[in-house]
Amino acid sequence: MMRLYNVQKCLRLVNKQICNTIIPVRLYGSKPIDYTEIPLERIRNFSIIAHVDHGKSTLADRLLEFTGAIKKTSGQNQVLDKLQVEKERGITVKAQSASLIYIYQGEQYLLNLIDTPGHVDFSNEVSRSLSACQGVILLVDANDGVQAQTVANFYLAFGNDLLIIPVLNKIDLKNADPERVCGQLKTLFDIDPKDVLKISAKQGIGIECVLDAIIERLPPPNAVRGGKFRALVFDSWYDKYRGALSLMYIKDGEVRIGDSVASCHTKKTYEVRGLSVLRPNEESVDKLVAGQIGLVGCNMRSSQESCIGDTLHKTHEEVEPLQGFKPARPMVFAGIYPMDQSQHVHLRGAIDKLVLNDSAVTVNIDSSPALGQGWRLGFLGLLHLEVFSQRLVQEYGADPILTAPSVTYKVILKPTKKIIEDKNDTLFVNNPALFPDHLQIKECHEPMVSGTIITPDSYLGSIISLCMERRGVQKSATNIDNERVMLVYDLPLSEVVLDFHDTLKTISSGYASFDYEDMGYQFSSLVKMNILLNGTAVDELSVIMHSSRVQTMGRKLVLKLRDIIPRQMVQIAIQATVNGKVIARETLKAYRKDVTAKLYGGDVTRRMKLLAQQAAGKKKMRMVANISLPRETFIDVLKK
Ligand SMILES: Nc1nc2c(ncn2[C@@H]2O[C@H](COP(=O)(O)OP(=O)(O)OP(=O)(O)O)[C@@H](O)[C@H]2O)c(=O)[nH]1
Repeated sequence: MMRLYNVQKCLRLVNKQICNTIIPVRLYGSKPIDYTEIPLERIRNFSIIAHVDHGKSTLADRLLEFTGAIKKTSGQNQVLDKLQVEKERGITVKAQSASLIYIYQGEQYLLNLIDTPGHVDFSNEVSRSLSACQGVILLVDANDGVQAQTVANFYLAFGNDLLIIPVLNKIDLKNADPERVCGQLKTLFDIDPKDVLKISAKQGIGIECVLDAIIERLPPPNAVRGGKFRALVFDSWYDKYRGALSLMYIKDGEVRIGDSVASCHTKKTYEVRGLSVLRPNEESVDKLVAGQIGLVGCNMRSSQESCIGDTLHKTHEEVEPLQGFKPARPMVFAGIYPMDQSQHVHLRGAIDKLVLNDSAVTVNIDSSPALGQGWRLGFLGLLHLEVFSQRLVQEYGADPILTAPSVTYKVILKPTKKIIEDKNDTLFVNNPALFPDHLQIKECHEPMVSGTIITPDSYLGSIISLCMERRGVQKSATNIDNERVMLVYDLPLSEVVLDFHDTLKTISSGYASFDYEDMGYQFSSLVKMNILLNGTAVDELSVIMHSSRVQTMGRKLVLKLRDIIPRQMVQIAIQATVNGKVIARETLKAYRKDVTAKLYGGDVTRRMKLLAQQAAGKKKMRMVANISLPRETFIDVLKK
């Protein structure tokens, strides 16, 4: 009955066309609120999950405005997207939280909202956020309908036993077709159309129904106020003055400033220096109690100290650690090096701090003869890698070099005396330079994913060709309504990480959506292609690939290198080899460059200046096999 009432109430609001009216702003900022006074039954922790661009951040803005956490803004959007990269790219990459106060039937409720990213590369942010929630708003664009990420997010929430409030957004759009999308929700997830709320986040239609549904349909947190203090750390970031700050969900008990707390993971103890709730800006409090989400600062100095998924407890109390979450498994690896070795320390500091805020990134020390000392970082996807490097530049002023992204291959070695003794014949290789010689290899396996594509049927032909070209195997094709099809393909991860998503968007004019999940390893015929310059192999330029790609890739690589390596005093033979056999070859002719040749007479200082510029340029070069390679060569080749 209650659900029906909600739908009807929503529709009534729409019918009255309140779209152009101003949302009532309920400001509670004037009187300080004691959050600890709010009983558990009147707390709701929820998250908004959706496909990318379906309007999560816009809905979060409206909820903040409606509950008076922020003033109604004229056009200023995405209050929770705080990072510069989020604003520039218009996407959410970090989950953010906000505590809202909402008056429902005369009672004060505390709603803790966690805004999550929609892009597939940041799905670990979604799953972490869900661990602090009891329910989710599953937002679907009423025009685009169900997309690949909607399916993935639904199953993520469903698998975590969370209650789901289905909400159709953008009903104000001319082409919105709520009935069709409700039909899709019914076909795919068996969601009763009666339970679906219909809103426009942009125009503020139906926002109150969403808030009411959160209170009516979601349960309060399953927490114990009087128990021993236990809190789950589900996010952390670095503050210049206060060190690592941890965002935590207080499962049981309470914590006050001055308390001594310990980490179940590192066993270290800390004094609580500061506590705050996010509204969405920090608001200091003296104490946090079970059911709440809040920020704790206890002078943690390094990224290793604040572990996502860790349980904090009071030092003198013994507690059972809360269930953490599966650590995200990096899918794409790339080497990262300072532009100049003098910047090594600065880059190390920047990576350390950023990793604290992005726990999905893995860091290992690496070195290369051409690029010097650096690190090998693991990311969840290519966008994740791009965003990470953009944040390094924007937030920490670092200017690193990134090498080609690669995935982790599994190599089974032929038995030798040592291997039999060690009882370990398996190698995991994500750096082509470390790929063993073909004579030592028994067999190779590559990581596979199960990819879901949702597309209008008019693009089906070209999408199927793309998947076949990328060595995909079709598993199923389901009609989700009269025009849309859901395809499921098994695909090698290496074929997906680079540009699959972009190509898919291009061939489907942006209408197809894609999501993938890990499927483990599968046998594959892999080889390492070496690049030789005048007979010397350059490790940084080697690539691991499927044997069917050898001819085309070999040709492409040597041609590209011929174009980007500057001519030198000697002739250079550029060769691509596989298992000792030359696959492709190009020759770069010798050339002597005199930068001052064109200067006749004139001021001697001009001549000196040009020679100095040339010398500075040479410094940036790397000597490989007596050939100077500019650093850019490595990056340009690897960019594809
Ligand atoms: N017409 C219309 N546009 C909307 C509505 N809600 C959001 N939008 C627009 O949709 C676009 C995407 O909105 P966001 O709120 O950034 O979407 P998001 O889901 O948070 O995106 P990510 O954070 O990148 O996953 C923006 O241009 C919004 O202005 C709506 O109700 N109606």
